[in-house]
Amino acid sequence: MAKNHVIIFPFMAQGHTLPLLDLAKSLSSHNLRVTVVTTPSNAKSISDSLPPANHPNISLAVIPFPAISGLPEGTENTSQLPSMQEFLLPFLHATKKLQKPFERILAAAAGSDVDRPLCVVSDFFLAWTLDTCRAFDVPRLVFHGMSVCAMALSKSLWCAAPQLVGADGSQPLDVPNMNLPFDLTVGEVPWEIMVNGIGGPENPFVEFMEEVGWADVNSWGVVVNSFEELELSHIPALESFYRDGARAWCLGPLFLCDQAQAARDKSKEAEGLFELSRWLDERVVASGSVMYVSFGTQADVSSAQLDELAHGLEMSGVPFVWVVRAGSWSVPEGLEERIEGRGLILRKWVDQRYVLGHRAVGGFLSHCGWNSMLESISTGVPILAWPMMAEQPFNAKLIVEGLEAGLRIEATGSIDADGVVFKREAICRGVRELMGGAKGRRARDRARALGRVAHRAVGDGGSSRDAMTRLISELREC
Ligand SMILES: O=c1ccn([C@@H]2O[C@H](COP(=O)(O)OP(=O)(O)O[C@H]3O[C@H](CO)[C@@H](O)[C@H](O)[C@H]3O)[C@@H](O)[C@H]2O)c(=O)[nH]1
Repeated sequence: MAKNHVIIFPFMAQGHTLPLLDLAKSLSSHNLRVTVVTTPSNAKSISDSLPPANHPNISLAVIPFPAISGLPEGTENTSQLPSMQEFLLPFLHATKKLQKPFERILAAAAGSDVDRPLCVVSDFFLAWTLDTCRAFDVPRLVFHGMSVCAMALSKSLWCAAPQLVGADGSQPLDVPNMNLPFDLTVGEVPWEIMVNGIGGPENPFVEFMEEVGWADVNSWGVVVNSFEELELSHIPALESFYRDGARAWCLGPLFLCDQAQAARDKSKEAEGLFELSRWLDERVVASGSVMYVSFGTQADVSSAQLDELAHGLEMSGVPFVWVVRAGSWSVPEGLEERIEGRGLILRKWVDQRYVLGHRAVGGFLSHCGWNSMLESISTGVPILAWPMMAEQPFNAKLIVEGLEAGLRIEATGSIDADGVVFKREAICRGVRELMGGAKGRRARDRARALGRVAHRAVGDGGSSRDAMTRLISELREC
């Protein structure tokens, strides 16, 4: 009997979970049944974005999140961590305790004639899922959420980090096997990679990442939320890290894979979007005149930097929608009145894809998380890049220098004592250039061209659609 069941296990962080829910929808549109494994407090938002009436092929398996010392009680998602720096590692360790209940789910499915899984797709942080999959002879596909380029580069530089410690920051980097579309210096390698040199093998974060890395490269394959036309030249470099000929499967942009279904899901959310959509509609004097500002779900930005940003946006004179996460920050006095009718500051979750797809929106000031990059170029919106952590500096370089679909804010030097990297004047200049300057116009044209390619990739005969068909058939044969 043909295997028709896929088990997906996302890591509990929105930036990691959302693309895997899109993968679930895409698999379901290929007539596969999907089980998404999650924990109680994450289950609500997952089932809200996969309304059962619209997604009868997708179900949830809910397992309890372990209570461990060192983590605030009730924490089940990284968005609930008071500080990523302090609590991410204990959170990552807590997820290892999900192994036993996951084993029970896999045992039940693997022992059944109708439910035997074609594969498990699990986040790279959930390294221990590889052992469980091997125990039940089910292929594990790993998912990172990053681009092919950033993944290959991160793996290469992780190995090189011990030799880079102490090197001059301005030293150019030559990355073996990669034909990078941008220049890179030692000083631009993110801390999350350099820690492998600075911290040494005994550092607890390095130890954890080594475990994750081993399980990653020993997986059956890697699912990538990207499309071949964007990253074909980096695929061999990425695949060279994997064992036994494991392949990288570019199946994205995953959120575009089931547009008809997305539109039906959206109608459910329409009430929540009513205010925002009215505000945006009123701003369509000239299409593409509004700047959207958001820094994803993880970044911690200092209050002083948020003040600079608020003043920079005000000074620019450009209409904007800004989604702010920092609960403790207050808008500088009098600013909200001064920007009334021109700037909208929101302190809640908004559907970013909806905002980027609205014709009033013409630019995105972003931290360069990979989901945001894909969503922006897929909707033809150019990016003003403000990378903050993890692989975001690589994404910024790829988008700005490699693909020329964005611009950068001029850095005024290093971070000051208040955590300010960008001053209001530089932010204002960047916003004005992206929204009205010649460089901004060129970036917009490039973003629109890339958006057309992204849509073709997931359409009939497109590279991502074909890759999905091949992946399913190869999994059925193994
Ligand atoms: O109010 C909000 C805030 C976020 N989003 C969505 O949340 C996701 C955010 O993802 P991303 O832009 O990738 O940012 P992060 O949440 O910061 O992502 C983490 O995960 C990414 C994928 O691995 C990495 O590229 C980043 O560096 C890492 O910080 C996107 O789909 C957004 O559309 C909303 O819809 N509404």
